[in-house]
Amino acid sequence: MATANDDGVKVCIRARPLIRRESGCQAQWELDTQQIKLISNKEKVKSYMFDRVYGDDETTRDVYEEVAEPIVQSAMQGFHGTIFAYGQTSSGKTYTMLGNTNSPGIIPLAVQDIFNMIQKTPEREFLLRASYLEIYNENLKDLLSTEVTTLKIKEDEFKHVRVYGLHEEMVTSPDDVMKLMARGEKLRHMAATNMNDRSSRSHTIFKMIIESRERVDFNRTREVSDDTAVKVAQLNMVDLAGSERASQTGAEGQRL
Ligand SMILES: Nc1ncnc2c1ncn2[C@@H]1O[C@H](COP(=O)(O)OP(=O)(O)OP(=O)(O)O)[C@@H](O)[C@H]1O
Repeated sequence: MATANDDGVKVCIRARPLIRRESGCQAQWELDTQQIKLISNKEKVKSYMFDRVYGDDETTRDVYEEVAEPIVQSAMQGFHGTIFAYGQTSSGKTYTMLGNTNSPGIIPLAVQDIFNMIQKTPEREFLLRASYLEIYNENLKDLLSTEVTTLKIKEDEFKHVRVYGLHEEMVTSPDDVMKLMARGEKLRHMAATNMNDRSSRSHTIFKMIIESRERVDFNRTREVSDDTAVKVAQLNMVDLAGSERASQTGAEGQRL
């Protein structure tokens, strides 16, 4: 997983337990909190360093609290942030980002946290919007719209990459957001001829746009400060296609 924060980009590795079809396999690595040692013929041949290495006994919540929460907190302060999962098919990207009923992923944990933080910040009023985009076979699809149009992606005059025509919906509770995501997932699956295949060959970007300003009537005695300005940040939460399949998404050149 790679995340952007004040210090730049953080790269963390998450190891998952072996799954059923891997039973009988022996782990070919040793994990330390910041290091992976690849073992070959019982000799330690190569080691790689990362900002953090999560073992298979660590939970998504552990990953969230250490890696994602600071990014969510800074998005609440008006700084853009991106959290994305990268790895080959079946490495655990969707498990980590979306999760399941037993183990909520980083996206639902972030959403819950955003609303908790709003409750603890009565002096500011917030406006939240969400969008859900899929990139598959060279096409950008709006997962919150039933229209079949393909969206256009372009750089604007400030060199920001923009997806034109992407639907943004206002959300006012964690439940609202989860319903939106479920709607998007349904649309994604409806479009799939082979659901698993598509899910491992498409990228999805779930974006929360967090806008806030100081409440004018909250503390009239305070001097007007910079905090009265509107703060807007985008929080991108990305579940990439299996890394070995990137070529099959049809994305090339700039789009890739
Ligand atoms: N940390 C974990 N603990 C337990 N099970 C896990 C963990 N991570 C992944 N799994 C399981 O491993 C399998 C593959 O995970 P997942 O579907 O998230 O992979 P993926 O990287 O999203 O694959 P794809 O690129 O094909 O979409 C799933 O059955 C999932 O439940």
